[in-house]
Amino acid sequence: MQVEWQVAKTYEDILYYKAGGIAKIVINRPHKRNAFRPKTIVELYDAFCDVREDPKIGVVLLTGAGPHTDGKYAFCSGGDQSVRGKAGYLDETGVPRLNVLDLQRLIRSLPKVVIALVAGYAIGGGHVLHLICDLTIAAENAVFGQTGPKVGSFDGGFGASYLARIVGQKKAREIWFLCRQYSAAEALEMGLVNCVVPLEQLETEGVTWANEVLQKSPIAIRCLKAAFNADCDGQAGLQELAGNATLLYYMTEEGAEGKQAFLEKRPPDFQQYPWLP
Ligand SMILES: CC(C)(COP(=O)(O)OP(=O)(O)OC[C@H]1O[C@@H](n2cnc3c(N)ncnc32)[C@H](O)[C@@H]1OP(=O)(O)O)[C@@H](O)C(=O)NCCC(=O)NCCSC(=O)c1cc(O)c2ccccc2c1O
Repeated sequence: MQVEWQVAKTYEDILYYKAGGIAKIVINRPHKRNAFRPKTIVELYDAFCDVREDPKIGVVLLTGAGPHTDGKYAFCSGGDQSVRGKAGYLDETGVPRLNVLDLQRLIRSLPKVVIALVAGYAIGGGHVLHLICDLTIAAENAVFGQTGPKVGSFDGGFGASYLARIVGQKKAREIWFLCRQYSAAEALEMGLVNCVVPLEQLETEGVTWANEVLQKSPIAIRCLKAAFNADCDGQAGLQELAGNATLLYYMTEEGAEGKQAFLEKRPPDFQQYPWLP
């Protein structure tokens, strides 16, 4: 399926396109296996905010640019170790940041479907990024793994606990404690990805899945995403789910009556609305 991607905004470290109801965000640092620096995350955050605000967009494809000149592919290899300082990854002004955590929360709470398209390495913080996405489609050459304990880091948030929800406690501990790399087939076997396709079909498959989602009810999808999140996200998850309930309530005549009565300086008349079983 050929898609006519239109550039949505120009950045330094990422590419951002839209076509129909789909957005495509590409981490574009192939010389670093698409490792992210603070600037990359600021740009990703900005693009995801744009997606959130665009009512025409229902699905985001998140992927990595490639191949690099050596022929290798990467989704993302995590934090750029060359700018890692004493308290995080240094931005252009020298301030240390772990701002990928902000991006993780934004992707998770985005009321739209995010699909990771993984070709090559999804390693370290890059592995956590695909994990956070709602769905993952892997190319046959995809390689998954955590490196934290090998490179002096760890993601004890979603990177550990949500991973365990997906692959189980034993497997999650193996992934973090041994820092091995896993093939696309192994990732499929452990439920870490939704499907595996030949590399040349990766984007087409992503677009097919996106178009299938786009045929569905936006409110049903956003409430389901919030409900899946609420299972793991504590008070923040409840806030997200309850926010959707409020949104739906505002859309009813019953909800609007309260506001209207206030504006008209009269008592509200809720008598016409039933106490349903
Ligand atoms: C990804 C690899 C397994 C690929 O191996 P390969 O042999 O194919 O390639 P090279 O190793 O030769 O890499 C080519 C080229 O890219 C550079 N590069 C690759 N990854 C990175 C990186 N992460 N940072 C900087 N540069 C990178 C590499 O140096 C080469 O450059 P040359 O100039 O020499 O050509 C392998 O590359 C690999 O294992 N990479 C490191 C993966 C890694 O350890 N990532 C960091 C984990 S920690 C993390 O991501 C992290 C980030 C956060 O923001 C957090 C926030 C909060 C909590 C935790 C966090 C966290 O853990």
